Amino acid sequence: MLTLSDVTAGYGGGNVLQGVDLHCEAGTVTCIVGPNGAGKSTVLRVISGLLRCRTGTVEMAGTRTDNLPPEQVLALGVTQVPQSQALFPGMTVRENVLLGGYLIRRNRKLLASRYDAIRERIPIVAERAGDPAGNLSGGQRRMVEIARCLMLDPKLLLLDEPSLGLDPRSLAGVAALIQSLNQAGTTMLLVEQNVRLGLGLATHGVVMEGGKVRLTGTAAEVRDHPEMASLYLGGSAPTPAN
Ligand SMILES: Nc1ncnc2c1ncn2[C@@H]1O[C@H](COP(=O)(O)OP(=O)(O)OP(=O)(O)O)[C@@H](O)[C@H]1O
Repeated sequence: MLTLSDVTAGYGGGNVLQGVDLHCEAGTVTCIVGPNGAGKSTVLRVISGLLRCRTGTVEMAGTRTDNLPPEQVLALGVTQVPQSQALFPGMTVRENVLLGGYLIRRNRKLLASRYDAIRERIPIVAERAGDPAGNLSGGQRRMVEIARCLMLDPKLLLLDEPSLGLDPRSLAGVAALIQSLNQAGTTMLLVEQNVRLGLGLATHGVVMEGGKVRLTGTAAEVRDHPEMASLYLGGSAPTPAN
């Protein structure tokens, strides 16, 4: 579904990504882990078209996307849940979710049926529809951010650090939502600092370091790889999620 081939990209003089190859099959959840500054978020920016790659290619379901502006990448079905707080706090939950359907705003029937399906799937959207998003807890906000991205029925959902700033209970809710979306067929690529959580949720893992991919495999292969301890975790291998 998604293939990055030999991608280099950066922000100023130097390259942050230095020849990244990455592949995600339809129906999988791929988690990118790696130390701070490894280039994980930069990979997501390149895929969503927010940052142009300098060399290499990005292909989504057979279409080259590396030369497309972000709105065209979005129209091809790639949506991103950003790392930082992305909701408009003064707008209601319903309004925030509906904003995600901006590209289909003229098709009112489709907009309504997508919104109804999301309300069924993510109860907080129904329960707090009329409340300002600013009144929600961190975990509830993350759910609504994901809900908003679902309005375009994405082929590929990108999530940048879905666990960031969440307490354990909220984390469990967001993790369950990610798993249920995958069971329903959504392909996902996520970046996670929380290695245990990320690889626990994922079917496949990618370890990045210094702008390069160091390891790839199934999530279990990556988690149990002997290099993981020395490469990333300061000497102790991650244990399976509880
Ligand atoms: N907008 C930007 N302008 C300039 N440099 C940037 C920008 N965003 C990121 N960088 C730099 O690019 C490098 C990789 O950043 P990136 O955010 O991709 O890393 P990361 O692996 O996601 O780590 P983190 O978890 O810390 O975000 C870092 O050295 C960072 O300082």
